Amino acid sequence: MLNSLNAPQRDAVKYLDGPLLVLAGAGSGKTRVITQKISYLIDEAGYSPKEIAAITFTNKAAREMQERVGKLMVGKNIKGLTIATFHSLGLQMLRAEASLLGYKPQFSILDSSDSFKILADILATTDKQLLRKTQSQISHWKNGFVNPDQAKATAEEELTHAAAKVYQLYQQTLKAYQAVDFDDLIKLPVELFDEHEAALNKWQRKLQYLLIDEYQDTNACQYKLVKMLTGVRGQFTAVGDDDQAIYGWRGADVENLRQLTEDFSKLKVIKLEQNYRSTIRILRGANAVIANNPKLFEKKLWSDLGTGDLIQVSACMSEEAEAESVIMKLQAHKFENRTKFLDYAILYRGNHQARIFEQYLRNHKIPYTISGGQSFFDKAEIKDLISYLRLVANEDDDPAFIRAATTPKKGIGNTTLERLGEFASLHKISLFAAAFEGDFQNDVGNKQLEDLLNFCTYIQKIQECAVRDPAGEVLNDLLTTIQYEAFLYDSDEPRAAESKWKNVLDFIGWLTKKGEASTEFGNETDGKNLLELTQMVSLMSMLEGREDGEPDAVKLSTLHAAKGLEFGHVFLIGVEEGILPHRESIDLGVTDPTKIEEERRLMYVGITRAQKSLNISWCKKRKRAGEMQMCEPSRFIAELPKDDVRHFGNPFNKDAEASKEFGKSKMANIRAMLNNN
Ligand SMILES: Nc1ncnc2c1ncn2[C@@H]1O[C@H](COP(=O)(O)OP(=O)(O)OP(=O)(O)O)[C@@H](O)[C@H]1O
Ligand SMILES: [Mg+2]
Repeated sequence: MLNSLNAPQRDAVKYLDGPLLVLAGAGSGKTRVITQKISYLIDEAGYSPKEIAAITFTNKAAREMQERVGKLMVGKNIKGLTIATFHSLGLQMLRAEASLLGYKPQFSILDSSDSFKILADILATTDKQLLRKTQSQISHWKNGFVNPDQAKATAEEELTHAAAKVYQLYQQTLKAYQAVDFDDLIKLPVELFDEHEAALNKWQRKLQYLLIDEYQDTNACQYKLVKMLTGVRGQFTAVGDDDQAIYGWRGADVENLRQLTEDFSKLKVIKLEQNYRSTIRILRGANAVIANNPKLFEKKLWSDLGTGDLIQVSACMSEEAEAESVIMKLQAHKFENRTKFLDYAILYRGNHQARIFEQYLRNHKIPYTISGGQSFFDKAEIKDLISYLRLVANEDDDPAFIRAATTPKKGIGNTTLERLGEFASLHKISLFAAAFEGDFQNDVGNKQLEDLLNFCTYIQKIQECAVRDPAGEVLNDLLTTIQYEAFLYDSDEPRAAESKWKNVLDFIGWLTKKGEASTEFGNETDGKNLLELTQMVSLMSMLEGREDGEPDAVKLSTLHAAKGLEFGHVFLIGVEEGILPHRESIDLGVTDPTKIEEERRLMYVGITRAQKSLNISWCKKRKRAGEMQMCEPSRFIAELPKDDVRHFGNPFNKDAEASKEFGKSKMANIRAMLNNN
């Protein structure tokens, strides 16, 4: 098995004498070391699968690793093996130990839009910019393992101090809701282990060996968790590349790499130097760009996959021209090389850049998948509606209870919910059940109780209707009663509200159509179908975004989401000043050069995704805020080695138009070819 590894990779897999850091550039087989090591630990080193946890950066990476390990260990028992993100590992721990922190095991997890709403309530504002700023400040504190008191104590500016106060209220609200947010999934386990040694010992015994991929992007809180779990034994393997640290803006700190060497005096460092992914030219391009950043660690990277094609850099007249040219090149390349669509990726800095490419891909009937796009079921208005359905189906669903009880507002305030939450967790019952308990009822004001009971009895009423009446009728009645349309128009600009309302109607249309379809099959009443449908919808919303099997489609992805992946042929688009590097980092870069450095690492990540060919493009003109503006090529383009690059539509000489004409005739040829095929 170890034959498929080179010598240092093999050393890394076999090393079990203490903490290990594999520090190496892109495509050098770091992730491969992790998968092979999992199988080595089980097969050769006598670990039981349930004693091992491998931590990846995204759910997708976790799924991919599960697949790879599954293939390596066919026919063997790997039950209990944990391959997860930091967040899902944290969730697992929190579920098991919730009571120690005063939570019930079925606590709810709020997503970013839920916590946005809570903040809007606390701050009593609709100022989105302020809310976003506060949200990211709180997230920053949490990721840095700073609690509200510490935040208050260290805040120097008045604004930060105000945010710290909001942070405190926010935490109290979450606790009252028996809910945690995304950052809590890491922060709370650390707090738990800080306070409860027995729990820590239990998890240390349970997880005997830890493997961590993409270590450069861990934040302070995640690092603390690793340190706690591995304890003095320090049995772990971390792999990472400081040149690919691209989550500084989210609180990740590449200093954690250096910190490892200080915190673990016995840390062994293994470097990998051979790149198995890219051609020599692509690698030279990547190395040349990243050489402009100050070095944290000395690294070398070489490849013997041949010189390969020149890196192509195209200057395009406009976004439309860029999209057209990328798609023409892609089709021609695919035709000539007999490749598949899934061999191609179009990568970009920001999500908004995808839109025009989606249009052109659709026009040309080219299949594509897009990463990180928002799923229909993730939209706030759909989640609102689903929360009612979930509550109707199962009144003990507390997260649904909270969402439905507070959206739209029905006079049920935080204090009431807080009391309800406390009472429910004390008596280990659901929020819904707690509302009907005499002891709780005696404890709240008459008006508050009335509003709460109105809501609960209304839910009971729909529960009855749902068994009796047609699904469509029940839903329409629900929307009217809660005045959802008016709520949308009250809380948003008319255009946004209109499109949200349309989504709601689409959703109901879709649901009731399904409902009718299923009555044809069974003899159930329509009402019963609503409950069935609700379960189906909840399941769908959980499954959405799962990519089962790899369809033959061009991949559209942000650079951030493309981390760790590889593609035969990569188109890096919109490589302009103001996009990559991002405008904000250019502005801040005047005083803080690390901002530009992070953008450069992003460029490095982009280049190193490519195996065989790399096309970089930029636009000379681009519409911004409705106005046409002139653009400059990214400074990173100039950093590419001259000998490895071929420029098209050269911005520095005037025959760009001629090359465009040339492009047109070539396109016509290709179209003819494709049509004949
Ligand atoms: N010893 C090896 N022999 C052949 N192929 C290898 C070897 N090691 C790694 N590879 C292949 O090289 C490619 C890159 O490997 P991998 O994704 O593990 O690199 P990485 O260091 O994790 O990259 P990144 O920094 O982008 O995450 C993969 O296709 C992998 O299968
Ligand atoms: Mg990797």
